[in-house]
Amino acid sequence: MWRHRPALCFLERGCILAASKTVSSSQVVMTQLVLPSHTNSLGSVFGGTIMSWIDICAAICSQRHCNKETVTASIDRLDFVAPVYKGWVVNLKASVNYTSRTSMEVGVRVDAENPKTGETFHTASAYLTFVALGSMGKPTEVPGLVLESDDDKRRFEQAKKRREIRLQNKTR
Ligand SMILES: CCCCCCCCCCCCCCCC(=O)SCCNC(=O)CCNC(=O)[C@H](O)C(C)(C)COP(=O)(O)OP(=O)(O)OC[C@H]1O[C@@H](n2cnc3c(N)ncnc32)[C@H](O)[C@@H]1OP(=O)(O)O
Repeated sequence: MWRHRPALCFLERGCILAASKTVSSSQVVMTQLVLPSHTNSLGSVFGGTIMSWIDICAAICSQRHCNKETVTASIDRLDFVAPVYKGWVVNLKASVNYTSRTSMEVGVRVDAENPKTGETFHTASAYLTFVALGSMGKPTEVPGLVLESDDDKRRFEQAKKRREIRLQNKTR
């Protein structure tokens, strides 16, 4: 089978990582219906429920990128921009923004949809770091990223800066 060479491979510290993959090859789109059990006494979704959906959506994305088990190492600041109510639909989209040796930053955008009006709006966004685990349960190398679009390149550069800040602020 003929394969064209990746347009661009961004690798950190000159490390050659095997079989770089495109951002689009691991993107995840996940849809949830807000049930009564997801809501608080105000009728809006618990923040923790949305956090759980974000974690699962991002975990699937990270595992799809590296075809290994991954664990959540950290979740950056998460702002809830607008409430989401019972009966509404929540759409989550996850993409790998950045990879380094054993870790990946995954960005998740959460949009809510009011099924009665068809109106959709941004409700939350988050950046999560996942670490791939090898057979001994230790961190193991992940494939690099092939950056195809201008958005891929912009997100990669922004994620690189966030990683530096994140590691400076790490508690241990
Ligand atoms: C096979 C396909 C199946 C597909 C099927 C799909 C099904 C999909 C099901 C969903 C499945 C749900 C999965 C949910 C995911 C959890 O809920 S996991 C549970 C919550 N998380 C945990 O329990 C993690 C606990 N922490 C740990 O195990 C360790 O601290 C870690 C994260 C593995 C790191 O270990 P460590 O010894 O500190 O490793 P170290 O070598 O120092 O660092 C390794 C990398 O981690 C980075 N790192 C370490 N700490 C941090 C931090 N705080 N912040 C950022 N980066 C960090 C380092 O920078 C380094 O990155 P690189 O420079 O190598 O890229």
